[in-house]
Amino acid sequence: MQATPLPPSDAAPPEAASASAARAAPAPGAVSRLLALTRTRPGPLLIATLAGIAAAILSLTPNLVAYQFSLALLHASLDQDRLIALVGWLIGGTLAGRLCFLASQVSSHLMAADIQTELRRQLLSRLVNVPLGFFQDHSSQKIRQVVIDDVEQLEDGLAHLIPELTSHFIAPLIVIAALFAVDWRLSLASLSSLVLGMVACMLLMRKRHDIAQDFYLNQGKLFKAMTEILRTMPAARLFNSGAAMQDRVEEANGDYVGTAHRWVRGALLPNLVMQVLVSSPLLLLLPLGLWWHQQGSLDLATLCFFVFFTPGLGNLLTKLAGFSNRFVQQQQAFEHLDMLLGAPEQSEGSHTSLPEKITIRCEQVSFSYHQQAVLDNLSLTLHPGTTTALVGGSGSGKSTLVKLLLRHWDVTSGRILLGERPINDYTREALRQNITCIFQENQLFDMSIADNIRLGKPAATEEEVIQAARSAQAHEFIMALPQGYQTVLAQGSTLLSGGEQQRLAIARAILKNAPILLLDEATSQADALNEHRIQLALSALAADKTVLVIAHRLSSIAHADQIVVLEQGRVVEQGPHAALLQQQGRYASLWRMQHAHDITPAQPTSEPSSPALS
Ligand SMILES: Nc1ncnc2c1ncn2[C@@H]1O[C@H](COP(=O)(O)OP(=O)(O)OP(=O)(O)O)[C@@H](O)[C@H]1O
Repeated sequence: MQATPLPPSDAAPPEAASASAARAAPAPGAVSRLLALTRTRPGPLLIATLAGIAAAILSLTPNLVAYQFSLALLHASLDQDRLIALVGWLIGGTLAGRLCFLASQVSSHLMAADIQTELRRQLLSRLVNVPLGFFQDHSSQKIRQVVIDDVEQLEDGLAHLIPELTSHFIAPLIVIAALFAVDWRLSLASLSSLVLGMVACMLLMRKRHDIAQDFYLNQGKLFKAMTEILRTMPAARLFNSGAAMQDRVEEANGDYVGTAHRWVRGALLPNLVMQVLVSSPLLLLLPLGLWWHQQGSLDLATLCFFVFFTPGLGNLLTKLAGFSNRFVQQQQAFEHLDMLLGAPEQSEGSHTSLPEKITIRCEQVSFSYHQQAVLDNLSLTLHPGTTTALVGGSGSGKSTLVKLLLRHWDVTSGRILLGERPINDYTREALRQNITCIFQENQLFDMSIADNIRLGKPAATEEEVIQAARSAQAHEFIMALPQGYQTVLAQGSTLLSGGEQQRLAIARAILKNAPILLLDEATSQADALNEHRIQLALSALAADKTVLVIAHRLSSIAHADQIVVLEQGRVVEQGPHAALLQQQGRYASLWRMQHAHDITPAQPTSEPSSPALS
């Protein structure tokens, strides 16, 4: 007989899944949501449930055969034919039960796989339409956990819990009805201990819901601490803080083991009650039955019927007790799915073509990350064929402006115009085709170097790829690799230095040749010699384009057509280098600070003239 459930022994659930365990709603939420998912596939669910009910009833075959056997003994009619018939019933009933169980499982698993596939499709289509900034708020690990682990978690609910819950609920009802049809007094006697046991067990298990949540919460913390120690291992060793990290894991481990022990201890009493009352329904039934038999109001055959069937009924009922904990996990999985499915989608315009030469106008643009204001009433015009440099302290909002131009987010107020139209009027594809952005961080994919560059222009010939790589000063180091342009850049590979990775991204941008060029610290990792050469390549690329450059090193942007100084999301100064120096304001003091140690008087670098790069 199945006892009350103990903590699962499997691996830790997703970090996010467990972290919010404390907020998990009671199981009925999960039941109705699982049922809602199955609504699109009523056929397989019906087959799974009916076959499950049949399997549950047929699981009582041994009880029935034992009853018939005892009757034959009682009436001294156990001849060879009867014995063979009983064995036949036993084998046939058991086989039929297993077949029904298999049919139920096959149907429910096929249904679950279909629903999971559909759900993943929905999640991916949602991910395609959320603003790109969503991926900054939610780590790829967290998103992966939802799309893979949480959807996988629902398999238990769809393929097992829903059909089994129904069959383990309906089958006992049918058996109870049969018992009452035979003798209501014995039925009450059998059921009273079962009902008493179930109620006592439920009362004792009330607090176990909290323990289960604590268990998953601590399991999540342990998982998080382990992930963190693995992620930060190199830095932790460098700063000799490995021991502190280990202490944190030890602490999380202690909490986890503590709750696991608490769970096991808490399960002891309900188990005991279950064993005594639910598993021993004969305690009341037998004395009462024998007494009624002696009184002459009950025949022995009926008593035998109850003696053999009541334990089977207890078996069916106690299986239900094991479901509550699994529904808690289902509820958690749904909460995480809601995080993705409830993410607002970004609207998309219908215009597919941008003008050849694009003026970008930011009109009174304000933007907040959640509640934190980052850009404040910013107005700015970027003309085609010119370079605008954004400078300012860390956190002043430079990268945020670039991200608004890429529609990672939409402005909170004001508007951004590309040509005469608001940026939101264009399709995402049109924006992708017309804007190239090079960030500071690695933007390479798990494919060959040639294919990485070719992302800029999928139809590019081999010569064009090589030419772009030459312009980006990448050809030499590519050729030095054993497989040259066919070298595959595995994810997380340390094959290329930061500067080399940036040069590949620049080669891709050169190949793409889009009319808008956004450079966010694009050459920050290049060495002096390569930076100079790349600047020359980008200068050629920038001709006739609308260019926005973010730079920390002012000497590299001093030749920009206009320099915009941002402070706390506001434009505080704007103009060409010389004019800004003359103003003796914020830019001039930044310039002086950066050139305080120069021997020669501060001068902008002599080349290139455009664009100015970081
Ligand atoms: N995804 C985000 N969610 C919440 N706040 C953010 C997010 N990205 C940036 N911020 C905050 O917005 C402000 C502006 O950030 P932004 O990256 O635009 O500054 P920046 O001028 O480019 O800085 P840096 O020169 O250091 O790169 C900062 O306070 C930053 O913490």
